[in-house]
Amino acid sequence: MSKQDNKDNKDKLRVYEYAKSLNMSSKEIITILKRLNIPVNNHMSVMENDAVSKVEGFFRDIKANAAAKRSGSENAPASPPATQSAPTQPAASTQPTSSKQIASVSAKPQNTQPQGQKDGGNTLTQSKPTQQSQPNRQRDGQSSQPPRDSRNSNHSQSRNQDQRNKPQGNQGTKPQGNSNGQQRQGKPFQSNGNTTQATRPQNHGNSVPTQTPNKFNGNSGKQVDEGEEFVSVTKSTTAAPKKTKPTNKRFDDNKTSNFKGNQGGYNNRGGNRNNRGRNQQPQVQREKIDNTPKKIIVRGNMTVGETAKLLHKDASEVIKKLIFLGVMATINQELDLETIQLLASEFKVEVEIKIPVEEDRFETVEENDDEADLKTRPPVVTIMGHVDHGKTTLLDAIRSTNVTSGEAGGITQHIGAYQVEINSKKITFLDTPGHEAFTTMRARGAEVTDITIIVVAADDGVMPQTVEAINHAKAANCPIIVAVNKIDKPGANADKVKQELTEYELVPEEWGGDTIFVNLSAKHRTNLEELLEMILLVAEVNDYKANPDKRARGTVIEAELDKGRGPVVRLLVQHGTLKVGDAFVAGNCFGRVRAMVNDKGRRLKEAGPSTPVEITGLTEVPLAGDPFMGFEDERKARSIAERRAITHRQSELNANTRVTLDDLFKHIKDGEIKDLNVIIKGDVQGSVEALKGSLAKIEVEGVRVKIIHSGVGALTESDIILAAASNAIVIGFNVRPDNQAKLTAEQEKVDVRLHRVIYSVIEEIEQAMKGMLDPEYRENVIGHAEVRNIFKINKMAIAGCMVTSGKIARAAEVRVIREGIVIFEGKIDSLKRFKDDAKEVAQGYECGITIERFNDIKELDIIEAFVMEAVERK
Ligand SMILES: Nc1nc2c(ncn2[C@@H]2O[C@H](COP(=O)(O)OP(=O)(O)OP(=O)(O)O)[C@@H](O)[C@H]2O)c(=O)[nH]1
Repeated sequence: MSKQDNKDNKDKLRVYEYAKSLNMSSKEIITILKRLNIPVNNHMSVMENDAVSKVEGFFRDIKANAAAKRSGSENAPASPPATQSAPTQPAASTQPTSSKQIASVSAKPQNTQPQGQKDGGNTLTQSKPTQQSQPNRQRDGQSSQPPRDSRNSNHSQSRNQDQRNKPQGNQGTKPQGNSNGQQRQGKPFQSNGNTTQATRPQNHGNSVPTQTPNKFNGNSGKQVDEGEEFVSVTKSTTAAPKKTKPTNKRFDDNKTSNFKGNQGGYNNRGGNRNNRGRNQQPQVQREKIDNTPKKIIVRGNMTVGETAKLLHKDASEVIKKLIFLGVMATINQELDLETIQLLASEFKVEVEIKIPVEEDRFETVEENDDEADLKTRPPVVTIMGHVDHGKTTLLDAIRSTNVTSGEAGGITQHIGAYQVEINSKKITFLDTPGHEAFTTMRARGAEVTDITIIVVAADDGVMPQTVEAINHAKAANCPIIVAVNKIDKPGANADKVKQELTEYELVPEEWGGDTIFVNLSAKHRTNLEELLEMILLVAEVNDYKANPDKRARGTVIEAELDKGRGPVVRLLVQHGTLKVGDAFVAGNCFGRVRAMVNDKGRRLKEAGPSTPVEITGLTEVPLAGDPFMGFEDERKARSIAERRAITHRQSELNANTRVTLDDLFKHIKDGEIKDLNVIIKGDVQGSVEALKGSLAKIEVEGVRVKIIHSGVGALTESDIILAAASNAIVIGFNVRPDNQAKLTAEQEKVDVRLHRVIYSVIEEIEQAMKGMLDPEYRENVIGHAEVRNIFKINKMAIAGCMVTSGKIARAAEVRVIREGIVIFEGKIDSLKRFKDDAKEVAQGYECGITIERFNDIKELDIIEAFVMEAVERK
């Protein structure tokens, strides 16, 4: 996997790279992807070609909308320039720009002009006649222009204009002298769009606006004037003082000779003669105008009006922006967070989202960190594999690697996880081997592991739990490294292991695959370093990162009540930094970190991402897999923990949220399900394969059956936990769940379907997917009896049984289960208590049972009694 994967990863386009190529933030791209319903986790998510083209399509739509809008509402010439202005080169890099441009165009027609002029004319040196400020200016310009205009008019236009436009000194003022003046006049007040569109491209090209040159004769001073004009209309922020001069110049240059003598910056003063004191004041005003905030704090959805207020914009301006973003909204319409973010980014305003309500369910809060705040963190590794293949030995060997080379006095303690260091890089190992623990955590919503090591003994090969482990890792989307262990043993055959694993899509690199295999001996500590290096390689490729500079978040790995110290929690910090003294909530418990030690028993003051620590200071004992989060103070932590406990109790009372075949159709209809996850257990491999094949062929629009695990043998607790973690349905074909599995299935509300005929499995699932499941009758298991003795009377086998659960009823149907496999299903022939016939025998009593047409009963067989009951369909 290493090289290949490395290469593949390099070839892959990640969100942040894409965003960078577009000069946008990852957040913006993520927002857009989410709007387009393209699944995305974070900035590291890979963008498939399809996603890229959809995003590009999105930009195109925006552009099209913008063009349509413009051509609909304003002058025709507008749109073409806008489109031109959006460079048409590599789609990825140019489109967003164009979209931004387009979006901003609408809002800041005048703005663009001054920029263009600035560029061309070099006169306006102010750095940011920013887009945001423009609309304000424009607006303000309308209302407050008059003073300025009149001021201008004083010097330059005075007579000419006044004659023409007397009543509206402001409008008249600027344009008058110039033949193009009318055009200009019109624009600021009536058809902003036109101006913008026309001028936009020029700004970007850094060249002199094409429309305007005639007016101003390519003279830099004139351009500035032009800019001035717009600036004055829009009340540009920073450049006011500089602008005023050129304005005068322009008028001087172009028009009358009256004031020529006043050129060179004296014009303003000249103006004062007629309008004393006024020309200074407007300048001051201008400087104040752009009050667009740099950052806003958003605490939830807001209406357009509220958002506009927060952004210091007019609602109309915001609505206009929204239209260009493809959102038609009224002032009272509520905007969701994504739209608010998108909108704010259009105004170049940063958004910080703070949603206090969510704190109760803090594990669901997605924190989007800035790329710049993320730091590389150690990978978290879990070791899984078949019984006795050497998981514990490998964990111990790795741990002691570190102890011998490691820190002073460090004897590793068992705290659920430990860290080793190789090549100055750390790796965190979860200490509990086996996939059950791994999946139990997942079932509780904890995604802790980054990489899984599947240990396979080279002398034993792939065994059932190896396959389970692989499927558990795959279900969690964890990269897999295969450790072929015990290569020191005489019968070791690493190639055979590789060969066997190809069946499970784990193909070694040397055979053209992308899975890393390391041959090692945990016992003799051979090749351990290579394994660690491979882990680091996978970590490097996947670039695991977290933000250490925020409050801690993590997962409880283990917790127990220590007689001396009270509740002790071992947890893995996953984000932020946990410090001694921090208040926190873990599951439904709360506390304050009293003492914190690492896996070497060393006291720590703080622990960053991927660090396993043991802490004391809780009031109760949380559960493994519980989420953990630091809070400002203990009082808050306590109230959150209490509310969580209440919610937890309520949700336990509430109906099952897992998928069942009964409500599958509803989930499909609601668009919640696209893959129906299924786990199949069967009595023989042949029937499992046959079932898999048939299920794969089921075609129901929009949904497909995804078999996440299959195997031969009884249904175990591990199967149920995997189902719970993956929201899967379990199908037992001629097999039964063992007792623990049954209990867990009830607890976790996993839908377990037991069948004996392939056809009926297929039919049931297909009907469920189509919403046509006929649930009129449902099997209800009423009890179990264990066969303790066999008596033969006239060749007839009588099973001497103990009823171990429920009851056995004479009228019930029964099935005989041997080692988890159903070997017969039929009816009870006779049921006796001692010598008497019995109607039913309850739990804890002995009885004799004979079964119709079945004589092969054996000691330790289980007889399961069931009745078919009518069930009302939900
Ligand atoms: N020869 C040899 N024996 C090994 C090696 N690794 C482990 N063993 C032995 O294999 C046996 C099982 O090892 P464990 O580490 O307990 O295996 P496990 O997978 O943790 O087993 P469970 O905890 O029961 O699932 C022990 O007797 C180990 O000494 C190895 O590399 N070479």
